[in-house]
Amino acid sequence: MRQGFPKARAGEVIGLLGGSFDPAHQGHAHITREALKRFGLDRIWWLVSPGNPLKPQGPAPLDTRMARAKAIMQHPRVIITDVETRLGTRYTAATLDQLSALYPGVHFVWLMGADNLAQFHKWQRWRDIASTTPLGVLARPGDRIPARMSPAAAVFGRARIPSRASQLLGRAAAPAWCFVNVPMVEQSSSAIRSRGGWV
Ligand SMILES: Nc1ncnc2c1ncn2[C@@H]1O[C@H](COP(=O)(O)OP(=O)(O)OP(=O)(O)O)[C@@H](O)[C@H]1O
Ligand SMILES: O=C(O)c1ccc[n+]([C@@H]2O[C@H](COP(=O)([O-])O)[C@@H](O)[C@H]2O)c1
Repeated sequence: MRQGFPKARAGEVIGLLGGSFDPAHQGHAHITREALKRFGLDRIWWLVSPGNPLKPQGPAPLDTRMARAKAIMQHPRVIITDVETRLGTRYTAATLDQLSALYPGVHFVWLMGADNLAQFHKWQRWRDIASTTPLGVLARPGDRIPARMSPAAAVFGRARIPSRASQLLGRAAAPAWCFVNVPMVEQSSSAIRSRGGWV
């Protein structure tokens, strides 16, 4: 494996939580622990993004965000990584294409908060992403209903796994997605930034 890339064995199920993490907070740590419990995952990688292609303003420097993410999330089954910067990708579809080629036999699951499912139809090649990668969606304050009513939820309605069967998601064949109504933590990076508690 190339230097700086996390290790993974064929057959492992790895959840990918992509994010700006600008900064990382307890909401991220909480959904990570819930996703490990609920979706039949072996590990989770936090993909600290070079920058969300839909956000006009760039985030804080990568090293600063990586250091904060590592301080917030310390768990034996979670890895914090800057692989998207190493791969030169910022669109999720391109990241997933490259990771699938680099890690043959590894099952990747894309994780997101409910706010991202509500916006998912604006992502580049979103139908390809949902057709090739199982999606695990976690409740977020204020976004449960918009997510379940979203264009992506409608287009892939038949591929939905009920939350009582969420453990099947990790090894499900795409398209497959599951929304879990976990206890919620009301934290966001934008609230932290607006309080001036970050770089
Ligand atoms: N409190 C939370 N509950 C559920 N999901 C969350 C929460 N905070 C972040 N997420 C999810 O984590 C992923 C990364 O989020 P991100 O780094 O953008 O943080 P954020 O708090 O949403 O940032 P911002 O407020 O700047 O939009 C996204 O899929 C997002 O939906
Ligand atoms: O690929 C896209 O078009 C796309 C559009 C918006 C967001 N994303 C990804 O979604 C993840 C969450 O982004 P953010 O900024 O809400 O933390 C992060 O990995 C982004 O790269 C991806």
